Amino acid sequence: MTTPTTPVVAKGFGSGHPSEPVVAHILSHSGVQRTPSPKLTLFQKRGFIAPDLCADLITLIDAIRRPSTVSDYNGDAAFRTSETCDLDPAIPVVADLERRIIDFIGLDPAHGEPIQGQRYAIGQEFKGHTDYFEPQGIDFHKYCSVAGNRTWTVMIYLNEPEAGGATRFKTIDKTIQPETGKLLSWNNLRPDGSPNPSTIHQGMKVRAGVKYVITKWFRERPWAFGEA
Ligand SMILES: O=C(O)CCC(=O)C(=O)O
Ligand SMILES: [Fe+2]
Repeated sequence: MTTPTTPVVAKGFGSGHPSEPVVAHILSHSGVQRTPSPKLTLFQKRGFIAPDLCADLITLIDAIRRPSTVSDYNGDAAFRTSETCDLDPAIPVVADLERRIIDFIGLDPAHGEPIQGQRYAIGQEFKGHTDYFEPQGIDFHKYCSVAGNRTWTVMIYLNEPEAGGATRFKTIDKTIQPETGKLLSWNNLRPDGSPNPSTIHQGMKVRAGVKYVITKWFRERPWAFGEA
């Protein structure tokens, strides 16, 4: 007997821009908290995924992690010291996660990059950055010529390091603590569709333990596999 799978159903909000229907859809879920700020559209949902799914994802990340990279290299080799990996959507737990994220955010799955896993050991961090690519940056064409820039970010903490590892949005003075299964999501664009510099954020240094997260980014246009 085969296990029935729930198909991924697009809610029809495309790339996530304009954002009003996306915001309304996200707020229709129970337990969603919106950070009050005129500068940035940021949501959190605690317990978005169960601890056993988090544990399965950690096992996958540990099996295939590699050093992280950055775009528009700024000469700071310590800018992003974590490890990263692409999670294969053919793996059932990844497919399950994918479906939950799409249900949550309502964007067209065709606009999504493959889900990535990130792992930070003690002392590792990701300094202040934006998830969108700088339109004036040297790497813009390389990363954005086909699918366009990033629109929305979804990030989920898979565990709680013993110390450190918070995510900080300095422009709104907001620091979010890792919590197993907690989702963060924000719009990287302003209402006019231009990149929003107030989305600058950092993954702070892990001081004790290890930190695991997954990230999923959506694009202005459909994602072509192998682009980045
Ligand atoms: O690990 C974090 O808290 C932030 C991760 C992040 O910003 C990213 O991967 O783009
Ligand atoms: Fe980021």
